[in-house]
Order: sequence, then structure tokens, then C-alpha cells
Amino acid sequence: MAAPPPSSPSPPPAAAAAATQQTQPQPQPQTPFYELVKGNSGLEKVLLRGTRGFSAEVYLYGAQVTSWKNDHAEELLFVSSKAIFKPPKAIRGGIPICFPQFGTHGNLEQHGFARNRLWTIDDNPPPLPVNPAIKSFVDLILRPSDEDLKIWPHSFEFRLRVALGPNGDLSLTSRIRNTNTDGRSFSYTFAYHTYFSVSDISEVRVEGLETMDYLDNLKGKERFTEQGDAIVFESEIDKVYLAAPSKIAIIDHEKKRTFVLTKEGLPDAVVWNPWDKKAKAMQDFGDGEYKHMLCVEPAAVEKPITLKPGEEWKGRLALSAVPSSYCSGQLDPLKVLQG
Ligand SMILES: O=P(O)(O)OC[C@H]1O[C@H](O)[C@H](O)[C@@H](O)[C@@H]1O
Repeated sequence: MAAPPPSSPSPPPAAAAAATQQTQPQPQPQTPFYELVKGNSGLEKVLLRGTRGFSAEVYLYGAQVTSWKNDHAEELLFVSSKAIFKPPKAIRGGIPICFPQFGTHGNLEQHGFARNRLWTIDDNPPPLPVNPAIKSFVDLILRPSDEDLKIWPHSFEFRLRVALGPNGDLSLTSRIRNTNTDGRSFSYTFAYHTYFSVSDISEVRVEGLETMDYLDNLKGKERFTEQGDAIVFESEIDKVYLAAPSKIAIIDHEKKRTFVLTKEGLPDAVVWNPWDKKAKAMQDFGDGEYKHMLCVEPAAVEKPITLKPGEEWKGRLALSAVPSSYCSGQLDPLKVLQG
């Protein structure tokens, strides 16, 4: 797809229209990095189209990625068939952003408010070093409203860039800046609550978290150490792995696909599957859908991040999906994680 270099973002539609009317000869319309369309319930979403048919979708509501497809148009993220696309409910699936609080680690609503606020497109973000091969991306921004300031009394700018790489890799880069003018620092916890689509949860294993310490949310956040081999799934799981490695692999034996998740600035990794009982209790989740999803969520939970006024934090997640022929031990997980 022809596109301008990443340093010159596409003009907003109104500016582009005005330019077309005034100038002679008429400028060639730029191919934007993205397209803005109406999604479910009339909510706006951004379409990112990469080479060879790779694509992604991001709702302005929650700045939530709800689709990431490979070059065979296969959906790689899970979104529930019962997901509700209506504020104030967060969309069930894709990549919700948990900020300024993960889970119940604080006094705010579960997972904070960023996932159920309307973000806007940021057409003039501060420069961010990018791979020049990336032609399809969008920048979104969230600033607190007066109502938000009542529940979390801190001024911030949260910029999110969602980018689709030339090989179909999806990356999310968050930049959070403390813009308090009263000299106060603030602290927050954070997660990219990524829902992966899997063939069958019983066919999946996660490599990279073995021997890690974790807090078990099903046991009052008590601390344990993971034993043995890779993680497999036979019942509900809700664990916060602490100081997890920067690469984690999710191996789907049946699909012969491995997701490789690379994280920066996010020490922890949450692993969640609600299993059958909790699935039934969630109104926006199908009874049997727990079999076809797994959340692995790069996060900063155990040690909140603190920013002084003027300071900025960056947290990045990169996802790739690679074919794997793992059936009975042929794949060396270390090669996936270190290769
Ligand atoms: O239902 P939600 O608020 O979206 O939360 C869904 C899940 O998110 C995380 O993975 C937490 O660790 C779980 O405890 C929680 O149940």
C-alpha cells in the first residue's frame, strides 16, 4: 500500500477537503495510514490495512483493538459473540487497556476507566521512533475529563500508537505523561488485557512463565512459585506472574500456530481464563467461549509506576503469529523465545 512516510501523518478529513477546494492544481489525495468507519452500535473504529491482507481494527471507545488478522484473513484475537459495544461496558475481547488501575489493585472500578472512555485520534503526536517499514498505524489520545478528575484527581496525557508491521506484527505503544500543574506525582498500575483466539484451550501451552513467582487472584493474591514445565490449562486460572521475561510464547498445537508476545516496560504478565462456571456468570461472554480464548496480559501490577510532573512512561507490546509444527515435542520453546 502506498503511504506517506510515518513522519507526515495524514491530514484530518476536514483539512484535506479544504485543501482540495482551495489549491490549483488539485493536490493528489494522500493515502492515509488508516481509515475511520462506523463499527458496532455506531461506534467509530479505525481500520489498519497492511501488506498481503494483514489488518487490524481499533475502536475509539477504549482505544481497544478488536481485530487482528493474518494474510489468510484469519482472526487472531478473541472477541466474544456476546460482547456489548455500548458505554459504559468495556468491550469483551481484543485488547482492552487497563489504566490507571489493573484489576482490584486500588479504589477505582475494576481495571480503571481508560477502557470505557472515548479516545480521540491524535493527528500530531510527539515523534516516536518507528520502523520505516511500518506504513499503517494510528495514534490515539486520552486526557481526563472533569468527571474523571473527580474519581482520579490527576492530569495526564495517554498516547497510544497501534501499528501493523510489514509482516503482520501488531504493536501497541503507550506513552503516559504526568501533566499535573500542582507538583504532584501519581502512581498507576497497567495492563494490555490481550485476548488471544485459540483452537481449544486444552491444546494450548504457554512457554516462558515456568518457575516464575506469581500472585494467585483465585487465592486472595497469595504469592506462589510456578512449578514444572510450561503452563497448560485444565481449570480456571487468574495469575499475575511477577518479573516475567520479555518474550512469552503461546503455542496452539491444533492450529499449529504460535503467538510470540514481546513486552517492554511491563514487568508482569497476567494469565486468565474464566473456565465454565465464571463464563456462565458473565452476561457478555458465551457459555462455551472459554474454550476458544486465553488472556495473556503484559502488565505492571506488583509495583505501581510513579511519574513526577512532566515525566513520561512508555510501555510496549508487540505480537506476532507464526506457524508452528509442534505436535509432540518437536518444537524447542527456547528457539521461539530466544530466536
Ligand atoms: O470482567 P473484566 O473486568 O473485564 O475482568 C476480566 C479479568 O481480567 C483479568 O484477567 C483479571 O485478572 C481477572 O480477575 C478478571 O476477571
